[in-house]
Formats: sequence, structure tokens, C-alpha cells
Amino acid sequence: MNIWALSTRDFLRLLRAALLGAGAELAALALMATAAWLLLRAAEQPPLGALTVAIVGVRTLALLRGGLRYAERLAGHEVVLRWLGALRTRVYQALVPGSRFSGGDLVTRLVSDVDALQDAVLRWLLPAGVAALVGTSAVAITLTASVSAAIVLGAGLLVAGVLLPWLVVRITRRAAREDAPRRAELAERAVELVTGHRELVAAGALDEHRARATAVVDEIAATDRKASAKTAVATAAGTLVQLVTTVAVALLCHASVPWTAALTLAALTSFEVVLPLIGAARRVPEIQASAARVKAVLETPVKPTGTRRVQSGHFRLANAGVRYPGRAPALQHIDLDLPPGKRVGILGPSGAGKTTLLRLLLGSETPTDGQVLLDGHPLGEYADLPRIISGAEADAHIFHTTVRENLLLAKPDATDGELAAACATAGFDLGLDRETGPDGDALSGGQRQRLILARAVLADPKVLVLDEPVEGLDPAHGDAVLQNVLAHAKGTVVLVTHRPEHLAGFDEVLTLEDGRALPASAAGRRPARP
Ligand SMILES: Nc1ncnc2c1ncn2[C@@H]1O[C@H](COP(=O)(O)OP(=O)(O)OP(=O)(O)O)[C@@H](O)[C@H]1O
Repeated sequence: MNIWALSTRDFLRLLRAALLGAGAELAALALMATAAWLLLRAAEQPPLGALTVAIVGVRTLALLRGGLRYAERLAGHEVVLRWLGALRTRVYQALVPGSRFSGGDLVTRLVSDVDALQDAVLRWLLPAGVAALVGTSAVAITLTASVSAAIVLGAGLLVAGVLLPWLVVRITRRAAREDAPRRAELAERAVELVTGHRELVAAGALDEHRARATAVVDEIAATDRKASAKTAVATAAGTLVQLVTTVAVALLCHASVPWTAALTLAALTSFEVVLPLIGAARRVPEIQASAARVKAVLETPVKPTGTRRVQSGHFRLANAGVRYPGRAPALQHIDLDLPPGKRVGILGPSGAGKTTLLRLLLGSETPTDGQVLLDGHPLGEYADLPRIISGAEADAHIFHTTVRENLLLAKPDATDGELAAACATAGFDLGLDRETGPDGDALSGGQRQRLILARAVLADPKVLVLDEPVEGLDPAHGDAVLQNVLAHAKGTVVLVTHRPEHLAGFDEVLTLEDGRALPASAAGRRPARP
């Protein structure tokens, strides 16, 4: 996939920006040349009429230079911001469905990497195009006075505009390669220092970790300084090339004094467009890495989402199983019929496969054996699965915002009254405006569990799945909360618990062990609920 793809209209806009930029720089070049010619011609004291065109020319060129530069900035930024907006949308759409990237990586790809591509166009592509146009024009004009001066100017511009930037790219790339493992170590240590702060304090290893992180920062800074010094030498070399070339053009031009002065200053000015490419070359390796990462995101196939809508909501597991590579099956030979309204309890020791079974029903796990069907079709065919089945899952996330916003995820148009009712059902008694903190850290474990339960109650899905929903609460309170939630649930319920007494009145109890359903439970339908 080509991330640089531009519509024909945007390509023409970019071309217009490049032409405007080249026009602005040529106006600057002509301004210097005309001013030089004017000064030297005026020194010969000709009649004023002989200077009038040049005087008007200087003023016109000065105005033109400013005006064209402004127009070029406007045109260039318009096309780049339009292209960037479209690219960010494509990256976002590629990132969201599979959530294949997470946390900082996701933000980096969506924000910094896409922004870096903006520099590729504004600091590289456009200036390089403008420099090529201006440089060629300067050489062509010099050619009218002296072939050797034109050759020297062409060579000087190539050294400053191609060779030196290429050297800077190499220097920066080598420094980035040297720094890569250090930057990875720094990122790792930074995460350890932030997320494992308490453990490090407890183990008395905080100072040692901090010192090592500081040492890594110093090593990175030293490599950066070395690369910066080399880049500075390259930049100075560019200025030297400008100087030497300008002097050479002055000496090699065998035209009249005013014309030689004009060409010399034109040569000097033409370098002003080329020299910034040396500094901009430092960003090239970074831009290339960002482009590769964005390309990888756009090229990774996105899991197709289905189009089918759920009708009755009848789930069925037929000989379903899940195997992770190199491990004993997490789940195998599971048959479960889950018509609307049925209540199924799942029991079993830790690691028996209870959560895996729920994940199969939720569609977040794909069966490696057998089938999971909804109204007779595989789950992947449905577009609205989360609307039908949801609940309090083991890995449910609490977002860093308020209680209200966390609840509204389940039902965006819920009134405060509905939110309060859901909280009451789940025994959650904090205010709706209470901040939850990152990952719900500002809540106690029990409060987090009850908030997740309140969210499940509010969603009120056809099939409610509950994964040990009151495990962290004190037993009496937990039992009361669970009873409330179950009394509120109108549809199908699948409850994972370690306590069989939670399953009184359930239609079926499935006991798992080592990923298999125990025979008694497979047959063991309980009496219907009263
Ligand atoms: N992503 C995974 N990769 C590899 N193995 C996994 C993965 N997820 C689960 N397992 C393994 O599958 C088995 C079943 O895990 P599961 O989480 O379903 O157990 P559980 O019955 O819910 O346990 P608990 O009561 O402790 O929550 C375990 O042996 C677990 O280590």
C-alpha cells in the first residue's frame, strides 16, 4: 500500500506550491542580482532613465518575493494538512478493529509517526523540489556569461544539496542504530520506574534503577552530541562551499562588472535554498522509520467484520475447543446449548478453562476445534455481537475518567436516573462524578468490581456473562450484590464462579477440569428456575 498516494487534485496543488516556492526564491535571486547590478551601474553615473527599470524591478521583486513565499506556505500546508488528515483517518481505521497495537505504541503510530510524514513533504520534498528548480535556473543564467562558472556553480550546488545531506543522513542513521538498544532499554526502565515503582521501593532497588536509567540517558546524549558535531561540520562545509563557489563564479565570469556582480550575488543566493537541506537531512532516518511503521499498520490485514444481525440470540457450542501452541488444550470437546433465557453456571478449579469458554461466547477467542454458533451461524458473521452479549469480564477495563463516563460506555444515552439505578443494583455507592484514575486505580478493588457490574447491568444484553463477579467482595455483601444483579437480568445468563451456592436455580451447571466438561455436569441439567 502506498502511503504517499495523493489524489490528482492534491498532486496539482503540491506542484503549484513547488512552483510558487521556486517563484519566490527566483524573485529573491533576481532581487539580489538586480540590486547588485543597480549599485554598480549607478556608480558609473549613467542618466537616471537608464536605471528606472532596475529601480522599479527591485521594488517589484521585493514585493513578489514576500507575496509568493506566503502563497507557497499556504498552498503547501493546505495540501499537506489535507493529506495528513486523510492518512490519520486511514491509520485510525486500521488500528481500531483489531487493537493489534496497544498503549504507547498505538499513540506513537497515530500521532508522532503521521506527524513525521508531514515533515517529509514540508521540510524535504517541497524544499528539494524548489532547490532543484532554483539551482537549475541559476546554472542556466550563469551559462549565458561563462560555461566554466556555470559548471563550478552546478558542482557547488550538487555538493551542498546532495552530497552533504547524504553524508548527514548516513551520520544520523549510524547514530540511530547505535542508540536503538539504549533507547529500548530506556523505555523499558522508564516503564519499570513508573509501573513498578512500589515493587522497586520494596526491594530497595529504586536508586540503582534510577541511576542506570540516568546512565542510559547520558549515553544517548553522548551519541547525539557526537552526531550533532559531525552535522555541524557538514553545515559549516556547506557554507564554505557556498563561499568558494561564489568567489569562483566572480573570477570565472568574464562579463561586464555590473553583470558579473549580478551573477555572483545570484550564485550566492541560490545556495540559500540548498543549504537548509543539510540540516533537514537529520530528520530523514526518523521519517523513514515512521513511514515504515505507518505502512506496516496500513498493510496488516484487518479482520473482516460480519454483516449479519442477531435474531433470537441462541448460542451453541458444538465440540468446541481452544489450543494455544505448545500447551495442553485450554478447552476441548465442549457442547453447550444456550437458548434465550437459559441460565448456565460454570464451575471448576483455577486454570480449568472457564474464562476461555466465556471468551469463546464473547467472540474474543476463536475456537481451534469445533464450532461456536449464534442462531446457527459462526460468530464472525455478525456485526452486532457486543450488543447481544456482554457483561463483567475478568479483564474488563476501567477508563481514566469519571464513573459516569465509564458507565455511559454501556449505554451512551442513559439518564442519570438509569445510571443511579444500575449502580444501586450492583451495590456501587460512589458519586457519578468521581474520578476513577488510570486503570481505575483511584477505586478500591471491590469498587472496581461493582462499577464493572453496574456497567454490565446498564448494558442489559440478551446474554449476560459474569466472570467471578463478586470474588473480591466480602462473602455476605458479594452474595447480596450477585442476587440483585441476577434478579435484574431478564435474558440468558452465564455465570462463572467458584461457589456452587451462587448457582441455585440455574438451568444447567457445567463443571470444567483441565479444559474438559466433567460427565456429570455435561448431563447435569438442574431443575428450572421458579
Ligand atoms: N492467551 C493464552 N495463551 C496461552 N495459554 C493460555 C492463554 N489464556 C489462557 N491460557 C491457558 O488456558 C488455560 C485455561 O485458562 P482460563 O483463564 O480459561 O482458566 P480459568 O478456569 O478461567 O482460571 P481462573 O479460575 O484462575 O480464572 C490455563 O491453563 C491458561 O494458562
